[in-house]
Amino acid sequence: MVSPMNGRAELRDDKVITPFGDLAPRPDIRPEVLLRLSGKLQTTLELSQLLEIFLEEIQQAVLVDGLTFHHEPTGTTLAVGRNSLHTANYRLQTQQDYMGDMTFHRSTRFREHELANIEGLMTTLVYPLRNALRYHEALAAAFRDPLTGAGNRVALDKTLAREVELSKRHDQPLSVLMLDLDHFKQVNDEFGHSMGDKVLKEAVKAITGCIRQTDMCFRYGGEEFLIMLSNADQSGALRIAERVRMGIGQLTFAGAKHLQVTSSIGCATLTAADDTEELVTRADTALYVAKDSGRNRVISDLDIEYARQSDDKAEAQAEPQASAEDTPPQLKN
Ligand SMILES: Nc1nc2c(ncn2[C@@H]2O[C@H](COP(=O)(O)OP(=O)(O)OP(=O)(O)O)[C@@H](O)[C@H]2O)c(=O)[nH]1
Repeated sequence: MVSPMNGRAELRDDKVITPFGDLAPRPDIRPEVLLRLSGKLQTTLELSQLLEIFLEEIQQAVLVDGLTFHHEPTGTTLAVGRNSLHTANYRLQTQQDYMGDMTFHRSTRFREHELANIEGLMTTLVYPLRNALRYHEALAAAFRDPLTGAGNRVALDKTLAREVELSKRHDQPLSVLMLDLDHFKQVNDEFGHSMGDKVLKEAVKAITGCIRQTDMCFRYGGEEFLIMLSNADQSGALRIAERVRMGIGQLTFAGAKHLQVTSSIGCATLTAADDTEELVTRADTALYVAKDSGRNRVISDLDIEYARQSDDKAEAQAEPQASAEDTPPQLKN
């Protein structure tokens, strides 16, 4: 069903136009146009491509500057063409599925017969759009950890490699945080495995609440997460890490009043010499140091580097100096 949000018209997915009054304009589109459009829409499962094809085709029948598609359940918003002052909004729905909201834009007001044509053309979009949404969802699920909704290792490998490359090419900073929940085994042991699962889910919510939309959280292992911070240098990354650590520390759980969760975080920032593996290894080493030095803290790879340098310096200073006593006695002849 294609129904305008303003309630002026209704077009059902069985392609029968529900009369909205005898005087209401009917679509004035030749069947071969609908057939061609329908054929073209079946050539792709890519949402953005589908919308591009649709806009291109309807522009031949109605003057439209652009369209925006929004699908709440998957958080998808896509815009094609130009945004303009006047809009016509539609909700796309079959009897089983809600398929999103579509907004058409243009600089002048839409007239009734134009809306009728848009609605007529939209009937061809319903099923290709549903297929594209299902494809989009299946694709997204393949890259997501089913328990927490964080990205999985497959997604991490793909995304991080791309981000490292982009960061180097555009000379922009990139940091990663390796986060591990502290004493998580005890959470399972004392509060049960399903509470453990709940903690993992809430931890991911807390993490995503502390980072930008362009940043990403991946489940690295059981209770270990990698957070990728695009465009964040070392000081920015440390600030975010501290925020994440605090956010997790403030979590409360109904039915487990005394449960308090803390996390240890290792932070590393990409250097010119790094590849993906080196960056992750440095964050992992920093995490190990955070665990080793008491947990519930953030340690950066540079802290480790400074500590190493000052150890070297101290060692060098402690090396025995050659003194008169050290010089072997000279033999007199
Ligand atoms: N509930 C739940 N537990 C998990 C999941 N994945 C891993 N775990 C548990 O996480 C625990 C991790 O324990 P350890 O590796 O000993 O680490 P820890 O207890 O957090 O100790 P530290 O990391 O040293 O602070 C194990 O008991 C795993 O069974 C999961 O998906 N759900």
